[in-house]
This record gives sequence, C-alpha cells and structure tokens, in this order.
Amino acid sequence: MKQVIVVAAVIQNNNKQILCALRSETMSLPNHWEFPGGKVEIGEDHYDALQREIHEELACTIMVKEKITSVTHHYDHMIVHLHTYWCEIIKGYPLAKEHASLQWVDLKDLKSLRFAPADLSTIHLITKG
Ligand SMILES: Nc1nc2c([nH]c(=O)n2[C@H]2C[C@H](O)[C@@H](COP(=O)(O)OP(=O)(O)OP(=O)(O)O)O2)c(=O)[nH]1
Repeated sequence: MKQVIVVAAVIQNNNKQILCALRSETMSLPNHWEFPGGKVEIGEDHYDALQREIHEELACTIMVKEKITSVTHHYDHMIVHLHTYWCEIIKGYPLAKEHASLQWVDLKDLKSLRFAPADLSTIHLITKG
C-alpha cells in the first residue's frame, strides 16, 4: 500500500483560535477539515516541507516550533505518517490558495468539525487541559 509522510501546521491566533482548512471536493478526503500542510518530498526535512507547503497553500511564512505528535493512520487507499507541529505566522496573512476555505476555530469547537481521521489525536492533545 502507498505510504506518505505528511507534515501539518497547528497555528493559533491571538484569540487562541486554531487555523483550520477545508479540503475541496476534488482532493482526497473531500470536504474534511485538516491542518494546512502536505507531503514531505524527497530530500526535505519536516521544517523545509512545512514551510514550503504553507507558502503554497496559505501564501505566508511560518516559524515551525514544537512537535505536537506523530501518528500513523491507515486509510483505505494509503497509509499516512502524520507529524503535527505548533507553528507561528511570521509574515503575511493566510489565504486559501488551494483549500475550499479557511477558518479560525475556538479550541472547544474543533471536535465538532469533520476532521481527517488522522488528525484526531492532535485535536485531542491540543484541546485537553
Ligand atoms: N495537509 C494535511 N494532510 C492531511 C492531514 N490529515 C490527513 O489525514 N492528511 C492526509 C490528506 C492527504 O491524503 C495527505 C496530505 O497530502 P497533500 O495535502 O499533499 O494532499 P494532496 O491533496 O496534494 O494529495 P492527494 O492525497 O490528493 O494525492 O495526508 C492534515 O491535517 N493536513
């Protein structure tokens, strides 16, 4: 089965809301929310990949901070190794270049969005406590 390494950015604003991105109808996992990011390419480390993906998807520059978690999730069509990181926007304001939409979401409301299944452990970790 196809396996991919994916990095994703958890970005918080001054109101403690988290930036969530809606996958479009034409993407895999259509109409699911996710944390912006994407596949790590050959020769990239997680930091390079995350900065590149955020440039492409949100047209802004981030600083990658602490890792939140790493999980392996088995979808029907592939295995995703997902690594999530706290990130901070250091230049620009996020724009939906590839997603159907972006939304700043209160921590308490994250669980009510239909997220990609691989993201649930990250959501659990950032909403507890
Ligand atoms: N970016 C991102 N991808 C995620 C998350 N959770 C999760 O299961 N994924 C999956 C969805 C995709 O299959 C893959 C990320 O690849 P990608 O963002 O480059 O996806 P893509 O639409 O370009 O690729 P494809 O799967 O449609 O070929 O990981 C997440 O929080 N963020």
